[in-house]
Order: sequence, then structure tokens, then C-alpha cells
Amino acid sequence: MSRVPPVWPPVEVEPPQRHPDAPEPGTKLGPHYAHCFGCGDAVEHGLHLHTVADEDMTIRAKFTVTEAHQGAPGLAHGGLLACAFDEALGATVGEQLRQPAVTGRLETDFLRPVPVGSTLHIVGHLDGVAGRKVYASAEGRLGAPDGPVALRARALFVTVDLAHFVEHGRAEDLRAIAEDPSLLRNRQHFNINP
Ligand SMILES: CCCCCCCCCC(=O)SCCNC(=O)CCNC(=O)[C@H](O)C(C)(C)COP(=O)(O)OP(=O)(O)OC[C@H]1O[C@@H](n2cnc3c(N)ncnc32)[C@H](O)[C@@H]1OP(=O)(O)O
Repeated sequence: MSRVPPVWPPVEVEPPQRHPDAPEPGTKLGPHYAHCFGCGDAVEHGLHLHTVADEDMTIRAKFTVTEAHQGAPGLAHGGLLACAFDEALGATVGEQLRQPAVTGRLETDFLRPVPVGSTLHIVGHLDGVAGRKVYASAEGRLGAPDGPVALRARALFVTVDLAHFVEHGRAEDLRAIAEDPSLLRNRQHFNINP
């Protein structure tokens, strides 16, 4: 099977414009939603991704694989690794553009097994924008920022109105946020208050 990647981004794009309120490089981002499986601190066996803003439309994230994340014995489940990349790429898009967006397409190349106890160092980059379509890619290195590449991912995010979440989200979870807005970070941009 050929591993030659298709042209990326797959359509003509504009260079992304960093939002004036995008976090400064070095800013620790923290969970965007307490119950997010990717980053939320209220999810016991979630991925607890830790993300930091960086230069040049980039986000750095760390994901440490626990026993709860196994697929094969002692190895991370591929779907959870894809989830980690979805989260890191979503943070890349959301933090740099400060605009709500959802994943439309996510492709992942698994290059090396990722053992329980190891940490993936993920770097996500915003690659371009074409209307509502936002393209981002990421690489995950095993054990250290300069470790061997274990995964690569590419994603299309589609910007949406906040109505997307109000229309589709479960009412009791939206009510919980209305009652306790501290469940959401970035409230000035992602205020879901039905
Ligand atoms: C700081 C914040 C950090 C946040 C981190 C969160 C990380 C987690 C992110 C997620 O996991 S989000 C949850 C998973 N994703 C979803 O639930 C999205 C479900 N899909 C939808 O709701 C809709 O399909 C979607 C909003 C993506 C698009 O529907 P729309 O009706 O709004 O738009 P449309 O279908 O016209 O698509 C807009 C453009 O995107 C293109 N597009 C959409 N999906 C595509 C796809 N899969 N492949 C290729 N292109 C696609 C589509 O062709 C079109 O291109 P053009 O503008 O050129 O016509």
C-alpha cells in the first residue's frame, strides 16, 4: 500500500488569520469543557489532554496513555488515539480562530504502537481556511517532543454557529452549563446559554 499522502490541504486555501484574542504562545489552555472526554477534568478515565498554545498557528498537547485506554494488551486503542488527535486539532482550530467549529473529517496514520504508560507529544498546526472549511494537521511523537513519530492526522473542521450546539446538544447538559457556566472555558466565545 502506498504511503504517499494526498495533496494537503485538498482545496485552495487562504492562510489562517490568528484571532486577536488567541492565547499567547506558552499559555496553558486547560479543559474547554469539564465533561469533554478529550480534555475534561471531570471525566475519570478520559484522555486528560494538556494543551499549550505555541507560535505560528500551532498547539502542543500531551496525552499519557493509561490502563483505561487499552485496545490490545498494554497498548493504546487506536480509536482513543484518534480521539486525542481530534481533541488536539480541535483545540488548534478553536484557540487560534476563536470560532466554534466541529470535525467534519479526520484521517489518522498509525505508524507505531503506543504503549500504556507512554506519553504522546502532539503538535497541531492550522493549515488553511476555505470559507467555513478549516484544515489542520498534527503529528504525535512517542516519549519526548523529539521522539519517533507514532501518529499523523489531518482534519477538516467546519465552522458553525452556536445554534449548532443548542439545537443538537442534550437539554440536560445545556441546562447544567447554564446553571454552572464554569463547566465551560472560553465562555466569551463559546457561550452556550439557551
Ligand atoms: C477551544 C475549543 C476546543 C474544542 C475541541 C473539541 C475537539 C472535538 C471536536 C469534535 O469532535 S466535534 C464532534 C464531531 N463532529 C460532529 O459532530 C460534526 C457532525 N457533522 C455536522 O454537524 C455537519 O455535517 C457539519 C456541520 C460538519 C457540516 O454541515 P453543514 O450543513 O453545516 O455544512 P455543509 O454540509 O454544507 O458543509 C460545509 C462545507 O464543508 C464540506 N464538508 C463537510 N463535511 C465534509 C467531509 N466529511 N468531507 C469533505 N468535506 C466536507 C462540504 O462539502 C461543504 O463544502 P463547500 O463549502 O465547499 O460546499
